[in-house]
Amino acid sequence: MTVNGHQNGHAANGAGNGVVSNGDPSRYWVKPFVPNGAESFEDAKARFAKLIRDEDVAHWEEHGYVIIERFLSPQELEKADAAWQTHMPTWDEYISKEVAYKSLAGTSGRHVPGSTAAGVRYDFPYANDTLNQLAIHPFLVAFAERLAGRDDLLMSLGHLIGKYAGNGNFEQSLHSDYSNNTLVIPSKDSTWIDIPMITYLTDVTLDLGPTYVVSHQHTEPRKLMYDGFRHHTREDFPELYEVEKPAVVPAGSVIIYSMRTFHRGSAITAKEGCRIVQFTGFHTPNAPWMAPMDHQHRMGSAEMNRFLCYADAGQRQLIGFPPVGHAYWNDPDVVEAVGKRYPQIDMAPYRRNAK
Ligand SMILES: O=C(O)CCC(=O)C(=O)O
Ligand SMILES: [Fe+2]
Repeated sequence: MTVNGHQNGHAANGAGNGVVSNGDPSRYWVKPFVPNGAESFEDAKARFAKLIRDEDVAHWEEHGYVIIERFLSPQELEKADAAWQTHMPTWDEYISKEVAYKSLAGTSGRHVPGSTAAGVRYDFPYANDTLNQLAIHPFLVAFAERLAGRDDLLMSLGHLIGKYAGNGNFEQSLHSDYSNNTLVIPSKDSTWIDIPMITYLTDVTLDLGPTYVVSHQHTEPRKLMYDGFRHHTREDFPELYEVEKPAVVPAGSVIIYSMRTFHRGSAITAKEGCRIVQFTGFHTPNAPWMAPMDHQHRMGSAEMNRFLCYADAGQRQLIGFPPVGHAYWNDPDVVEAVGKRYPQIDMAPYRRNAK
C-alpha cells in the first residue's frame, strides 16, 4: 500500500532516458548531477524542479508530508547500495558476524544505545562521495526550495541510519521531530521552516519498520503541536494510531514531511532483514533558533574536507560556505588562503570577485 494514494511512482515523462526497470520508469530518472562538470548545481536543481508535480506539493501542504516513490533511478540505487555498504553490513554480513556487529553504533554523537532511535548511525558528511551527494540530491533540495519558496536553504541535518532485525526495539510513539532541531517549536509560518526527509535505501515492507505518519488533517485542528507533549503515546491518544499510515515503499523513495508532522519509527517484526535510510533536512537561513547543523565537531574533519572538495560551489553553500560572488571573497588574500586550506577546491569562481 502507498500512503499518497498514487501507486508505484509516476508515469514515464517521455524524457526518453531509456531506463529499464521492474516498474514504470519514474519521471525523476533523468541525467544524474555530477559536481564540477558542465552543469552547475543551480542548473541541476532547476532541471529537477521542473519535474516536481503540483499534486505532490499540494499533498504536502494538505497532509504535512508527501511520499515520492522511486525518485532514485536503478543506476543511482546501485551506487547508493555500494555506498551504504562501505559503512554498514548487509543483512547476510550482519547475521554471519552477529556478535561483532550487534554493538556496531557508527560515529554519530546522537547515537543513544538502547533508544528506539538507535541502530547504526553516521552523521553527514560521510567518508563517501556518493552518500554525501545523495544527502543533497538536487531533487530533494529543489523540492524543499519549492516548499519554502526560496533558493537559499541551508542543510539542517544528515544521518545515515541502519536498523537490523532482532537488534533493538525501534517502536516509537507518535511525535514531531523538533526537540533537537529548534530552540523553540516549529510554527506554521513557512517564512521560517525546516523540512525534514527520509530517503529509504532498502525496500520497506510492513514488517521492516516502516515510518508511520499522521496527516495534518488529524493533528492540526486539534492543535496537538501546542499541548506540551512531543510524544503522543498509544495509551493516551489511541485515535491517532487508528489514522496513522505506514510508509511502505520501494528502495529509492523519500518521505518529505515537516517538523509539525506526527510520525514514528516502528518495530522491525521480521526475523531477518535491515532497513537503511538517510535522514536529511533543509531550512530557511533566516532563523538562528532553528536547525543549527552542528558543524563544530565536523569542521576540519577528513569527512568535511572530502565533502567540500568534491562538492559543487552551489552545494558547499548548503552547509554555509560563502557563495560565489559573496563579499567575503573580495579580499584576494582570503581567496588564496582558503585555496591553500583546500588545495583540491577550484577557487577560480571565488577568485572572480576578488578586488
Ligand atoms: O526511522 C524512522 O522511520 C523514523 C524515526 C523517527 O521518527 C525518529 O527517530 O525521530
Ligand atoms: Fe522522528
